Amino acid sequence: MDVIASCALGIDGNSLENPDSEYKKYIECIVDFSIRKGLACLTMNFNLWKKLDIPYLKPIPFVGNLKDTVLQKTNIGLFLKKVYDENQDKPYVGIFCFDQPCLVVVDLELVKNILIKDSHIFIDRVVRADEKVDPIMGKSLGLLKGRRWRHVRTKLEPSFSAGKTKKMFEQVEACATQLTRMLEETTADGSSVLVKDATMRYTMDVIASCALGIDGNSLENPDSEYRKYLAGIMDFSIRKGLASLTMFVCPALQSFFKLRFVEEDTSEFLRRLVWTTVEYRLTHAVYFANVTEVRIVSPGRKAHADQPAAGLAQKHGSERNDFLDRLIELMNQEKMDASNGTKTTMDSDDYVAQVFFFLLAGFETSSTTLCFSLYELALHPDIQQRVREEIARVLAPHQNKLTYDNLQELHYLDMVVAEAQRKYPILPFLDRRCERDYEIPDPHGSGTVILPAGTAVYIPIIGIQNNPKYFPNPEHFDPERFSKENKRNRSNLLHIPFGEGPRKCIGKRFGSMQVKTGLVHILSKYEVAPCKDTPIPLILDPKVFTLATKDKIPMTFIRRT
Ligand code: HEM
Repeated sequence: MDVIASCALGIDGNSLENPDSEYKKYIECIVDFSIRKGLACLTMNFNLWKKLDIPYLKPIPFVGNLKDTVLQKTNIGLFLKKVYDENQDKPYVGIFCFDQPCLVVVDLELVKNILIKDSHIFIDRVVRADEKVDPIMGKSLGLLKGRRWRHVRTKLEPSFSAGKTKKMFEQVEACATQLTRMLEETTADGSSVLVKDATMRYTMDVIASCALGIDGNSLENPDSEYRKYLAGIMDFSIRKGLASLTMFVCPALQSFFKLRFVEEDTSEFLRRLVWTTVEYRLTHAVYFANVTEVRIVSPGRKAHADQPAAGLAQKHGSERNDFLDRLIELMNQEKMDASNGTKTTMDSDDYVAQVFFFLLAGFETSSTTLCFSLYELALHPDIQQRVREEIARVLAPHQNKLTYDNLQELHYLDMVVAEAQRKYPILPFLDRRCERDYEIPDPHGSGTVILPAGTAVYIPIIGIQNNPKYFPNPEHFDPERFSKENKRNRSNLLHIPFGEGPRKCIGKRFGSMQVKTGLVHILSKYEVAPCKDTPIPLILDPKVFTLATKDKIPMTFIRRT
């Protein structure tokens, strides 16, 4: 105490000589964490909604309103749906995620303002990972903030254009062919298929091929190293469940408890995977007509010498056109900017982080969408048959060959996938943080209130898409809801499984392509049906922040002749 008094304040604290000094009394009082003081600290923000006269759920210390979510009795998406369902008479409702005040939006006009009209004020997500604790997650596009996000998004956007997506179709189709080959082997002795497992292996291989140009080999070899690490990312232990919950609702706790979403061995594996592939491409240099040199420094590895590539590129003259090509272009451009004196922001982990996020966002979302679609088709054989007839009709003039262009003509299939995504939005809520004070309509309709800068807002997609006011009998699976006419007669914001506004899913086109390609291949060869072990209804996993089932969903696949 005396050292601090002397060095911080230049005073003689005098506590050694006089145990009753005034200084000692006050310092002891500050550090005396009585239960009362601890509670006051944890509940400090609990009066915000009351002060603003905004309706709110009564919180309890430490967890706020997240008791059931922290105890992993429900997941955050289903909790937000409950709040949304129970507050239909209000435009929004305040909740507390731990001690943080957050707003759950109910009114559709406000949803539109947040996601589109005033998106410049709500450009950041709440979700955040401490870059020191979890660099690969923290630096990924999905979690980047402000200017850093805009910089990376602008550079990566062209990789997801219709033209670039079309160029990747062949790779996706090759994986779909491999998927049906794997199904053939599994079902040869009459065994049922674990659908969640099969669709995951398919989308993992697609994304390995299209993000990194490698053969993930998880369809043929379920024990491949690639599959082990990637499956591990979405394998939710209790600790991982807590890491993802705090990442979404209270990032400060994640830093404090050093909770990581991507474990260190997985981070190392990803670094090795990315840099070995980049190195291979540069030393073989078949791909980059416009890349002249790249210097890569991966943590834990020695720096590679700058490698001239242009000459060889001319020699071979081909491009692979996958996401890694775009990242290498970005690296090169950053390097040129740096040599021109422009400040650059990306380090080696920034590139690994983007690949990681494509893998994460690309395989889990698409495999689960494919899995839920197959599940509903199995329960609705009439709808399944109609999809199959459409596939046969559209493919017939093309020697039964699926192409990127005729995939776009499968309108009924599109309606089926849209309905599966309505009922089961894989990311059940959107999160945004307001950058500055923001005026919203008063909850009682009499004026406006100011939402303080930094407040988190949640848009419960799953609540909106399962609201009987917008989709009567929401539990019922009915693709007709997505007929042209029905779509014309309602707001686009009632169906947002890929999000909306400038921060919407960058991989929407690619994700839809891989889901539909998988479905066409499966349904052309198999009739899918529930078996005795198929869970009806599905039980959702409370530990996972996405919408995922606890079971692997066994189903029967009957080979069509
Ligand atoms: C059926 C498949 C998919 C679904 C349902 C889906 C859904 C979503 C949703 C809901 C968001 C948040 C949007 C928002 O906040 O408004 C998102 C963001 C994102 N998705 Fe997807 N996604 C899918 C496939 C993919 C694929 C295949 C990729 C990449 C290869 C991808 C990459 C991303 C990225 C990078 C973001 C963050 C964008 C940003 O913050 O700028 N997604 N996705």
